[in-house]
Amino acid sequence: MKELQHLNKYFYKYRKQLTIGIIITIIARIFLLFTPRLIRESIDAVVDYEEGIITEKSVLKAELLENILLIIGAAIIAGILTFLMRQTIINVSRYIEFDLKNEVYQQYQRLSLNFYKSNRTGDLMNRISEDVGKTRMYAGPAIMYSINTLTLFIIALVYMFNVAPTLTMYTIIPLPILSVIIYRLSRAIHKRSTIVQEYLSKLSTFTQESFSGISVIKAYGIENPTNASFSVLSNESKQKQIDLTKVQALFFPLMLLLIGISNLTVIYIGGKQYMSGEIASIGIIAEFIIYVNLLTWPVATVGWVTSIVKQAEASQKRINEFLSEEPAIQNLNENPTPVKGSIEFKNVKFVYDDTNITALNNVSFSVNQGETLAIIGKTGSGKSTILDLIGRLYDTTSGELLIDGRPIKEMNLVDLRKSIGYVPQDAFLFSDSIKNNIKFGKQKASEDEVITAAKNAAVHDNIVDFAKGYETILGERGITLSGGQKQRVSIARAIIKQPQLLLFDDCLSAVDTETEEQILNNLYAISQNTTTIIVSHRVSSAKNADKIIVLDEGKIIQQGTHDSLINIDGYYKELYNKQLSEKEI
Ligand SMILES: Nc1ncnc2c1ncn2[C@@H]1O[C@H](COP(=O)(O)OP(=O)(O)OP(=O)(O)O)[C@@H](O)[C@H]1O
Repeated sequence: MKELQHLNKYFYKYRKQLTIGIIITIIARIFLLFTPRLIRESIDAVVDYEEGIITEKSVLKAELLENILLIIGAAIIAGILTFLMRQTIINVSRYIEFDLKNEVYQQYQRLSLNFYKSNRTGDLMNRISEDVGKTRMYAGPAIMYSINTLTLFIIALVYMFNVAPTLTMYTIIPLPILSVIIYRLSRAIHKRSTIVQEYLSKLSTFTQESFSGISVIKAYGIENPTNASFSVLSNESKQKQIDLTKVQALFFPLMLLLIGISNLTVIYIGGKQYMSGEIASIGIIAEFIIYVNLLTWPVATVGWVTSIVKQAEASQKRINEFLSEEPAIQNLNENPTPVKGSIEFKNVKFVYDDTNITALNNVSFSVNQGETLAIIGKTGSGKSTILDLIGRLYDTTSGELLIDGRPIKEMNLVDLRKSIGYVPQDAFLFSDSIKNNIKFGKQKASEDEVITAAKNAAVHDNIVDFAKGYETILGERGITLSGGQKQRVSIARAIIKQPQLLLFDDCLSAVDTETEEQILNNLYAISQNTTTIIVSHRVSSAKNADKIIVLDEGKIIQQGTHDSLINIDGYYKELYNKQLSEKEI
């Protein structure tokens, strides 16, 4: 139960609704328990009439009518109160579920990239959906059924002991056995349904992957083998479902068996006691049969509730693990530190924790505010890592990274990120309109600003060619942009922000050199005061930069301007000559 204590703050938050819910539950049970007594009184009245104790038929009729009306009244009130009980307690569990989901989601947003790399997306999704769902079962149904059972049991036992103590003892003996059996059954059901869930997620991962890779499947003509793999998986899944249904099917017959045994006990023992005069009337037997039926379900829920609480605890433990995680990158300065735009790397070394790869080694360079730096190098040479360090997605392993002459860790993290317009290597666009995708960089941007940004990114003409223009929806529900179009929308998103630092991670690779030139010229015009870093494999992207650095295996092997570098033997000159000759071809 220790893990579930995390939810206490929410119980406290909703204490008013919970208290009302508990009071309603207790009153509802009191009304429900009027019925057995009224039935006993009605049967006894009939017996009294038969035996001549009541002589007038009209008296019997009046008493029966009164009891019937009372039973109907009690049932209606108990029904209304039960409805209100669910409306309060179950609603509270939904509020708690909502709060907990938000708490987990906000924590996910706080956590750094490292966290996402060391945890699988499926796991993140599961904790926010399935685990929170299981925890809700504790916050709502488990609490509601526990209060229900407890009140029903206490009130019924008081009534029953008052009427026939020995018969009560015999009646309640099978109930704990029932509870244990249901607990075991619930555990078995849980085990099997976990396996079923695993198979369902395997199936959905498989189908999702085959839909995403449908063009590869078709191009290679491997529809049949894919179908066969799907069949195998879905067959296994079906078998697991059947296994689950088998134990689930045991639930109700078992309940009926135990209710039957309890009923027989009441009739047998009650009958004997009536004959020996231990109980006053035959109506008591009827009353007890109703008690047994009323008590069986709540007692069965004790087993069920125990298993719910156990599952909720396991789920909450998994949720707490993530909630207690501290972001690797912390904002160490709450005071504003507006960024002007100069960057300096001093002997920077960076090693990726998970792979132990030294991505940067002894890297030193500087860029002044408003300058453009181009980074050239083979794949895996550490270019993207430099951009990640500037955005403080990671902290350097050693050496110093200064922004405006100040260690990056001393900059306010929010101000730093606000000052950056980043275009990643793989342009990521949301399933939303093109306009909103561009406005993502500046939520309050006007229509004109969006258009200007798109023009500067040389994508405006493509956008207006779509029937719905800027309102065109992208992604699964909409159209698919070409690689180059995606990159340019992504560039528009970065420049609309008018950031102090523009970081382009090889984001012109899918556009032709002419468009590249156009974008770079536009950039030059609009970003006079913006420090720009362009990572690229192409000399054409780098040639106009104020400074160029060439990386190889995490080290700077060349540094200078285009004009100086093409005159020195080395990687840059080779690349230049190679790309020049490709152009001529
Ligand atoms: N998230 C990561 N976790 C672990 N290792 C990484 C990670 N990202 C990159 N690396 C490793 O660090 C090295 C530098 O990678 P980086 O992405 O900075 O290179 P790059 O020059 O940008 O390459 P490319 O031109 O292919 O994008 C590579 O060896 C890569 O395998």
